[in-house]
This record gives sequence, C-alpha cells and structure tokens, in this order.
Amino acid sequence: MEPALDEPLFFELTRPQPLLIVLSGPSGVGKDTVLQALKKRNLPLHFVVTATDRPPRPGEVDGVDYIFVSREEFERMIAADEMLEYAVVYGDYKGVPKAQIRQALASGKDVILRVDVQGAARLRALCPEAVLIFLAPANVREWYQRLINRHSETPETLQRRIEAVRRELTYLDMFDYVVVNRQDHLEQAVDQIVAIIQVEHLRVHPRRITL
Ligand SMILES: Nc1ncnc2c1ncn2[C@@H]1O[C@H](COP(=O)(O)OP(=O)(O)OP(=O)(O)O)[C@@H](O)[C@H]1O
Ligand SMILES: Nc1nc2c(ncn2[C@@H]2O[C@H](COP(=O)(O)O)[C@@H](O)[C@H]2O)c(=O)[nH]1
Repeated sequence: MEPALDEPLFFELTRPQPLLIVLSGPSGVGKDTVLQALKKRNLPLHFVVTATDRPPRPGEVDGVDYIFVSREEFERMIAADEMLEYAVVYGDYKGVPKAQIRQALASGKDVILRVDVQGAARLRALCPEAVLIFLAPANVREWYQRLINRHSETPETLQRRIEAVRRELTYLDMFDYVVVNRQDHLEQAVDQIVAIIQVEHLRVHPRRITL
C-alpha cells in the first residue's frame, strides 16, 4: 500500500488544544499594560473582557476595558451561574463571564485573561489545566512608583493594595511561570509571554481545558 506521505503522524499536531492563560500578580505591576502590548502582536488570542460593578475610570470603555454593570446586574449574573470566577476585589465585584471563555475555546483560540491573585487561585482550583503566569515587578521601588504614577488610587486604596502584596506572594508556588515586568522593558515581558504560549503548544501531553 502507498504510504500516505502527507498524513500527520499525530492528530494533536494538526489540531492544537487551545490554552486558558491566566495573567496575575500584584495590583499595578502592569497586567493590563502587558495585555495591551500583547494585543498589538495580532496573535490568534481571545482577550477576555471581565465584568465589574465599579464605575468606569476616565478613558475606560464599556466592552473593552470591562463589561460595566450595576451591582444588581452583577448579582443576577452570579445567581444565574454566568460567572466562571468572581470575587470582591478592593470593594468591587469582578468576574469572568463563562460564556465568553467557552465560545472562544470552542473556536480553537487560546484565551487569555487577567485577574487578581485570589482569582488566579480560584481558577487554578476550577481549571487545573490553566496556564498561570505571575507577573512580578523587578523590585519594590519600581512597583510602588508605578502605583503612584498611575494616579488611580487614594491614599487608602493605595495602602490596601500595598498590604495585599505580601499575602499575594505566598501564592507564588501555585503558578507555572513568573515573568518580570521591568521598568521600561515592557516588550521583553511580552516576548516572554509569547514564548510561554509557544512552548505550551509544544507539549507532548497538551493541557486539556474542561469548564
Ligand atoms: N514595564 C513598564 N515600565 C514602565 N511602566 C509600566 C510598565 N508596565 C506598566 N507600567 C505602568 O504601570 C502602571 C500600572 O500598570 P497597569 O494598570 O497595567 O497594572 P495592573 O497590574 O493592570 O494594575 P491593577 O491590578 O491595579 O489593575 C501604569 O501606569 C503603566 O503605564
Ligand atoms: N478575581 C478577579 N479579579 C479581576 C477580574 N477582573 C479584573 N480583576 C482584577 O481586579 C483588580 C482591580 O482592578 P481595577 O481595574 O479595579 O484596578 C486587578 O488586579 C484586576 O486584575 C476578575 O474577573 N476576577
């Protein structure tokens, strides 16, 4: 019989499993900034828009930065089991809409989202096969400066975010990768995340996401 020369040796090589990638780390480390830079690479990635009941900050756009909803609507979504994960983060509801992730994974695209560290712990429990990346600052001074320069915090909310970081660092063990977001070296952090995605697709035993 003629050998089928073009036939792939492994099914997986022709149909890679989509990844669920979770980017987490302390507030102000640069998660959103890194994701914005990653978007510009035009990779086949679905960037999840999470939901919140906090009001938009100046410049934030509904459906782009968050799905902005009322507290009542958020609580309806929780009751209707529409959230994969949700938490009260610094006093506001934040949550990951289940349907959005399911649709994106079904289309074969890798899915990436950012959550705080408690959210990453919850997603690890719900979906052990997710790829968890901890974004870290190079040092405390750079990180602190970033939070202050952003001008988004009152002295009280700044203090809350700083206090949270010691607790968050105790979760480092649960992550698969750590990427350092060095001051003014944003593209280097993005390169490393792209490399993680590439290497994850080379696994002999791909991660299989079931939600
Ligand atoms: N590599 C970098 N070099 C310099 N500035 C940076 C870098 N990465 C992020 N920043 C700046 O740090 C600030 C915080 O970034 P960003 O809002 O993306 O953090 P975050 O982790 O998403 O915060 P939060 O968890 O509170 O939403 C922003 O002003 C951003 O411009
Ligand atoms: N656990 C979750 N955390 C989330 C989600 N969406 C965003 N976040 C995180 O909340 C904090 C505060 O965000 P801010 O925009 O109000 O500064 C930040 O660390 C986000 O990454 C989510 O769905 N679940």
